[in-house]
Amino acid sequence: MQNIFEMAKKPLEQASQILRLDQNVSSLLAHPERTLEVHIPVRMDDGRLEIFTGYRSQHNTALGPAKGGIRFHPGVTMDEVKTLAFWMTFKCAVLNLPYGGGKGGVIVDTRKLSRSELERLARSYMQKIMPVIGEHQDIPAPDVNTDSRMMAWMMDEYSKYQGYNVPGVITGKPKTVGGSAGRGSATGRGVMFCIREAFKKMAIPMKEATVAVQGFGNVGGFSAKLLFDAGAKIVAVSDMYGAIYNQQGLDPYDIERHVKETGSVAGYRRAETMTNGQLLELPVTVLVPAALEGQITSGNADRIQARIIAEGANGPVTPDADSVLAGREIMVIPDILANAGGVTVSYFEWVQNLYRYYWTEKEVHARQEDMMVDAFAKVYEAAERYRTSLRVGAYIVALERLSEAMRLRGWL
Ligand SMILES: NC(=O)C1=CN([C@@H]2O[C@H](COP(=O)(O)OP(=O)(O)OC[C@H]3O[C@@H](n4cnc5c(N)ncnc54)[C@H](O)[C@@H]3O)[C@@H](O)[C@H]2O)C=CC1
Ligand SMILES: O=C(O)CCC(=O)C(=O)O
Repeated sequence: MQNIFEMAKKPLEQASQILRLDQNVSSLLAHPERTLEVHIPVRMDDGRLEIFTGYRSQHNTALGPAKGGIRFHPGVTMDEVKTLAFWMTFKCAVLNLPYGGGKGGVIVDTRKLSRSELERLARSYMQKIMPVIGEHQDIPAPDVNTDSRMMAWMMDEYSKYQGYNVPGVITGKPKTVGGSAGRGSATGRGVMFCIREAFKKMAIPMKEATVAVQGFGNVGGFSAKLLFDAGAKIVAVSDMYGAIYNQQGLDPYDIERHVKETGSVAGYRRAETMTNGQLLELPVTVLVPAALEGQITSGNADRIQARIIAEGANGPVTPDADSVLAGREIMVIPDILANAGGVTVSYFEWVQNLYRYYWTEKEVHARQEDMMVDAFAKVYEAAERYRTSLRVGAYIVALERLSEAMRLRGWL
């Protein structure tokens, strides 16, 4: 199988060719500026010392400080973190945010750690990456298996070393310690806005739409709830333990209660059971893959029956699958647009932290909606103008900004 970072560069190459950009642009963007590997000693509850491995990658900072989440997962690799940082560069540029791309990760199965072991790991990871982090240098945020509580620990650890409170060093914090209203639901809300805009283009009424969501964490859970609130019928959801399906429709709020009690969507009584693979192939209006990379590949792309795929996750559709889906006229709303709501509200959080002046939830939602509707329109227009996919359209929008910034700064 092709290396994930090599695969991720494909739309960059396609967009560069369409724009006839100087080869130096894609050469510069083909490598991260910096990738740090750290080894993190953590004292476990039984007295043992365990050494965890982690990374922080800063892909490109032409438009501003690096920005991107931190993932805690057993499958984390340096290549994965570099790829996730690469996607952040383009995502921030599509939304016209004053940021570059960054991402972090730690190889760990968080289910095997106690609460205090997890806290010690989060704090020690922050200590190790501290030399390259800062509110004007690189600003982390949550990603898979990291949450607002862990952002608070890491902000506290960083602030302790500076000797004063630095809320703007990390986003996705709880509100009491400088988090923004609306950050928790922001990524799912952005997924919903993009689907709504796509429906307008395709004349699909929200009330007639059926939706399947893979992954019921932060992104999948809020995507399902907000699409349900907007009137769509959620027919299937899943998590790492399995998928549930009901043709008559599911109530994601009731499923959330079940997940809080049992730890999984599996076993929910008002639904049939299916596999994650079957969920991806359901005949629905919209499929929202909101778990991990590489879910829709050349192995199953010809069996996908959704009219639209909205990439809640980063990289759920491989480039090979993209070609198959394009041939079958299935619209793919690319990750760097569809899931950009999270970093957009992270940007709002950072601005509020720097000013120490906080906005209402209503203001956050309205500003997020404006920025995402505008980004969707620009990407759609670029895709139409160059007769290409929304993914390549999004890379075109991003590359126009990135190449201009790199040229003006004298990097090219
Ligand atoms: N949290 C955020 O604000 C953002 C997250 N993303 C991306 O969205 C995706 C999900 O992230 P979060 O929701 O934050 O993570 P999370 O940790 O809150 O939830 C992940 C969900 O995916 C499920 N899952 C894991 N492996 C699975 C598998 N093999 N099959 C089916 N389900 C599986 C988990 O059980 C869980 O329900 C990731 O690709 C992440 O990079 C993108 C933008 C922002
Ligand atoms: O909120 C952020 O800063 C970054 C979120 C993130 O990691 C992502 O968009 O993939």
